[in-house]
Amino acid sequence: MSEPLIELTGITKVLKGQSEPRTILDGVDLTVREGESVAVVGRSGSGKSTLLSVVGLFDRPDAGRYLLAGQDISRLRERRAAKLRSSHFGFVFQRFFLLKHLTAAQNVAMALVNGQGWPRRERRRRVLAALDQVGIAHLAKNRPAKMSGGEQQRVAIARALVRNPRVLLADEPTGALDTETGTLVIDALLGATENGCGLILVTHDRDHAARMGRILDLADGVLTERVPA
Ligand SMILES: Nc1ncnc2c1ncn2[C@@H]1O[C@H](COP(=O)(O)OP(=O)(O)OP(=O)(O)O)[C@@H](O)[C@H]1O
Repeated sequence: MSEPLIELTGITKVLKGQSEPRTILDGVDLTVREGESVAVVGRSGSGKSTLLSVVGLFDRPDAGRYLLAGQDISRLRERRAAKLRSSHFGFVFQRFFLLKHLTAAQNVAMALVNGQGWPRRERRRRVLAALDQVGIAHLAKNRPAKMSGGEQQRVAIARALVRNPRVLLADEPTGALDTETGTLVIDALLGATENGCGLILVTHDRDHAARMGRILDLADGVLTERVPA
């Protein structure tokens, strides 16, 4: 069996605002292996984005154990978390967050700016390979305004893939797209798993969830695996 990339055990997250503390994640267990795709579904406000934030090291759990590629990272300083975030994770959101004045290739190259130290030619090769992987290498020189929503989201996926992440975290990546375009975006995300990348997809779309290897339901802070029909 392939190696576990993410192993969460008993992850708990409590929101302490002005009112009563609220438990958003209540002892969540989750394992995602290399090349595995997992859908997380649940009603609005059930904590799906919070779970992705914890997995992607934007947020810390209040309790529980987190192993990343076998390494215990339950307690981390922010500097180390930031390093692991950029070396291990790719993020895709509902909004594409592309820079309007840059071409598709330049937007993807932005993800390589921070200290990778590769020669220009190598950066170019990687950017084009990432665009090719999501089927839009021919749009490398186009600016976002000239692209459809689905094409723009695929640029965002290429930007997430260009650093060869171990895990892709996608939060409602098809939320702003029609069904047909959304399908192409899911194709692109699933394509990444063929190279061993793990994928966690938060979605409200049943058809997209059904294409993942497993479906997990988040309700009242508890994550349960849906048994295939
Ligand atoms: N920083 C915060 N401060 C206060 N409440 C928050 C904060 N972040 C999240 N919440 C609350 O925690 C709960 C879980 O939010 P989260 O965004 O994780 O849910 P979700 O399942 O992703 O929802 P949606 O499907 O609508 O995106 C919600 O009730 C939300 O209002």
